[in-house]
Amino acid sequence: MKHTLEEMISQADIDAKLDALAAQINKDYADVDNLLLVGLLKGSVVFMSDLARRLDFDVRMDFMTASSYGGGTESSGEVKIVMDLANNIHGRHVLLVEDIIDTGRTLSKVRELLMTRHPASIKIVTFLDKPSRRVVEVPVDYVGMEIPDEFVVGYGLDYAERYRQLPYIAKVIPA
Ligand SMILES: O=P(O)(O)OC[C@H]1O[C@H](OP(=O)(O)OP(=O)(O)O)[C@H](O)[C@@H]1O
Ligand code: HPA
Ligand SMILES: [Mg+2]
Repeated sequence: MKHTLEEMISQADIDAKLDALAAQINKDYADVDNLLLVGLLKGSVVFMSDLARRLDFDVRMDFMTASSYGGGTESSGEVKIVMDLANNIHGRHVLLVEDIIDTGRTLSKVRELLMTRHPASIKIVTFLDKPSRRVVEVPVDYVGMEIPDEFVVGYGLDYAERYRQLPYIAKVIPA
């Protein structure tokens, strides 16, 4: 699809949101040992690395791949676990890290799966949330920003694997 990009969230706004999110997480996990950050590949990598560097305690990291979007802007509705965690999460405090929650299908599926492994706790942080698109409810603990129903790219988010490297968030405008 021919398209153009229009900046929606600047780098400065992203930084301010990161600071606020990290401050809250630092406070909430001050007494927790051994927090495990679980990032969903590939979209969460940029956000997770920025967030982790703002945390003032030691964390571990692991990653999972769950895919439903393929190359387009519409979720297929079927969420596949393409790559599982390397670590056993039994008894661990888990913070699931996402770039965006749209229909909620991805996180709902991943959360359900991880719950069967009996973590000590499981919470969710997402940088972006599109609440108007929700199909499946998911309990979200930390949200950077709510956005309207626009397909966005940058800061880890892709359109057909492009634009993940942009340091700002832009909306995709069909030409
Ligand atoms: O709430 P949902 O409707 O499930 O959509 C959100 C998910 O979709 C995107 O992942 P995608 O499957 O495109 O993989 P990617 O992270 O590699 O881009 C995004 O990174 C979230 O994981
Ligand atoms: O707006 C979006 N942009 C990129 N990937 C996505 N996955 C769900 N929603 C989006
Ligand atoms: Mg994607």
